Amino acid sequence: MEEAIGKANTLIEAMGWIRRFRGKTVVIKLGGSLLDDDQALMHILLDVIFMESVGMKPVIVHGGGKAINRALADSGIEPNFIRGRRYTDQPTLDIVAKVLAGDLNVALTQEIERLGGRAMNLSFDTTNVLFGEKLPTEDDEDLGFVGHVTRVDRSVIEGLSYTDQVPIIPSMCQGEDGQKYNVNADTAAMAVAQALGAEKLVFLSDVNGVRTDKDDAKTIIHSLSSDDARKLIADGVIVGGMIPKVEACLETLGRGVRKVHIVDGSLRHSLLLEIFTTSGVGTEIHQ
Ligand SMILES: Nc1ncnc2c1ncn2[C@@H]1O[C@H](COP(=O)(O)OP(=O)(O)O)[C@@H](O)[C@H]1O
Ligand SMILES: CC(=O)N[C@@H](CCC(=O)OP(=O)(O)O)C(=O)O
Repeated sequence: MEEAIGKANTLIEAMGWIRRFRGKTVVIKLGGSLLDDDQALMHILLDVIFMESVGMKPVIVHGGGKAINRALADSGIEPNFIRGRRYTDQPTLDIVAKVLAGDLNVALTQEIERLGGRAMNLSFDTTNVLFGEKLPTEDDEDLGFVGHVTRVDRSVIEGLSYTDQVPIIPSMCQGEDGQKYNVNADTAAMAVAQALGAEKLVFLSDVNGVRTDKDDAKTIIHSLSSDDARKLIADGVIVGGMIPKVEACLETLGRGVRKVHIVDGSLRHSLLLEIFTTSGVGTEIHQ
């Protein structure tokens, strides 16, 4: 009986948060090693289904860099990254499209349905919602078919909430001429969050947040101002894959998204804890 009362109390405690976020859009970026961890992924998707069930509007934008690397290796192609972005020639683009817009996009949609939720994959193969162009680069550095998002089809994404479906969007875009481009998944999530005026953008990563010592989880910074985040990049405290993530956070905050979080997706229910508790579990970046 005590246990049942405890559970009821938890539901009542959550009521305030659920009311506050009902009808609000939360964009969730999934990528990195999380997509390789079946257990972690299942719990993240259960959290997403819960969010949808209590009236929030979760939208998933996913990458899949590790799966792309494996598929390239199978074809004998060496991955080549230039300042965090993959050099993408035609054979690489074909593989990226198969892995992101095909395999992973379908697998995520099917897993949500298997877990009892509803989802819709929004890729070139079904309904493309991300439009863009070749990413302009400095120093005449050519990245091949790497693009950035210039337009998001909001109406298709928003329309899915009427049928209780979670939109699943791969990090690729299409030019107005039909050309496909490979897009860094952090920046794709940023573009979607901006276009939808999302209440929150959550980057689920394989670290617990931004740290003052990148190899020590205890040095996590729970709340970080935009100015301090810029300083940490300049001082070399934030490096590697964390740079595009934090830069995407900063750009998003400047354009109407209210809060951005970097959270460890492998921690059970980290997504719900970040949204439904006061202190949260990751790093919150604010203006
Ligand atoms: N200051 C920092 N705090 C936390 N992680 C950092 C920091 N600087 C660099 N990193 C690195 O950034 C990585 C996360 O970026 P990335 O691998 O691109 O994530 P994902 O693939 O999940 O998008 C971490 O695994 C960590 O090694
Ligand atoms: C242009 C570019 O670099 N695109 C990325 C897209 C996938 C991605 O970003 O996936 P993660 O979030 O798992 O790292 C790539 O080809 O790896």
